[in-house]
Amino acid sequence: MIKIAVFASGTGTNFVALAQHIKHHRLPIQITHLICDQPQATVITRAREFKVPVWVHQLKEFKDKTEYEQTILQCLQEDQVQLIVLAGYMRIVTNTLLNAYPRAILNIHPALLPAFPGRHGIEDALLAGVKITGVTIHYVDAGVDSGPIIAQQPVKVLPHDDLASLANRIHQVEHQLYFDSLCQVLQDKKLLK
Ligand SMILES: Nc1nc2c(c(=O)[nH]1)N[C@@H](CN(C=O)c1ccc(C(=O)N[C@@H](CCC(=O)O)C(=O)O)cc1)CN2
Ligand SMILES: NCC(=O)N[C@@H]1O[C@H](COP(=O)([O-])[O-])[C@@H](O)[C@H]1O
Repeated sequence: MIKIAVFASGTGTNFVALAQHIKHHRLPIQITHLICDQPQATVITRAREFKVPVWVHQLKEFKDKTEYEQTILQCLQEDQVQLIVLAGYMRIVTNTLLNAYPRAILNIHPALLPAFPGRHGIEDALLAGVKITGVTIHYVDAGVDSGPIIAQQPVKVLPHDDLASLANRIHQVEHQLYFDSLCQVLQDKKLLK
């Protein structure tokens, strides 16, 4: 069984899509924990619906981010987690986790990196007036949205688009691309046939 942990801070549609795909395809992948830094996030409810154990703690409960990530790391190591999947996790991952999981932390970003990095990729693309934006899956490194790109898929920006309509089309792409990219990474690592 391949063990992964999903980190999320918000709604959780990418968590749900990954959990549904794994279940539907009957893949030997276990989401051992949902790691969340926001006690009110709806992703927590989504995880409980899939019977995925939830670790939810705010950064301010810890002395600093190092202690916060050391506590998370202990949980992941007890679960023998092999891969970390960030799915709308709004914290910068530091060397505590990066060093423990070299080239084994994935992130999804709602823009075609290196364009529009940061927390507001969709809004920034809309405001910039680009005709094409998209989705990026990348390895996480010490920079922000600067890690090696694994996959990208373009999404057209339509003349009548507002934030909601563009975000909806981007999310639809995300929900398939992340699963396909996860499978590709696990195959490249010879963890999945
Ligand atoms: N080391 C990395 N960590 C994370 C990355 C990354 O590429 N490298 N990607 C992010 C996701 N993300 C955009 O894709 C992103 C999330 C959050 C922020 C940010 O600035 N957040 C807060 C709080 C920062 C903190 O306390 O850690 C802020 O506004 O200051 C920027 C980009 C996930 N992590
Ligand atoms: N900078 C990272 C970033 O903006 N990530 C984005 O957060 C959303 C999470 O949605 P979800 O909670 O419904 O999966 C997704 O659109 C993801 O691309």
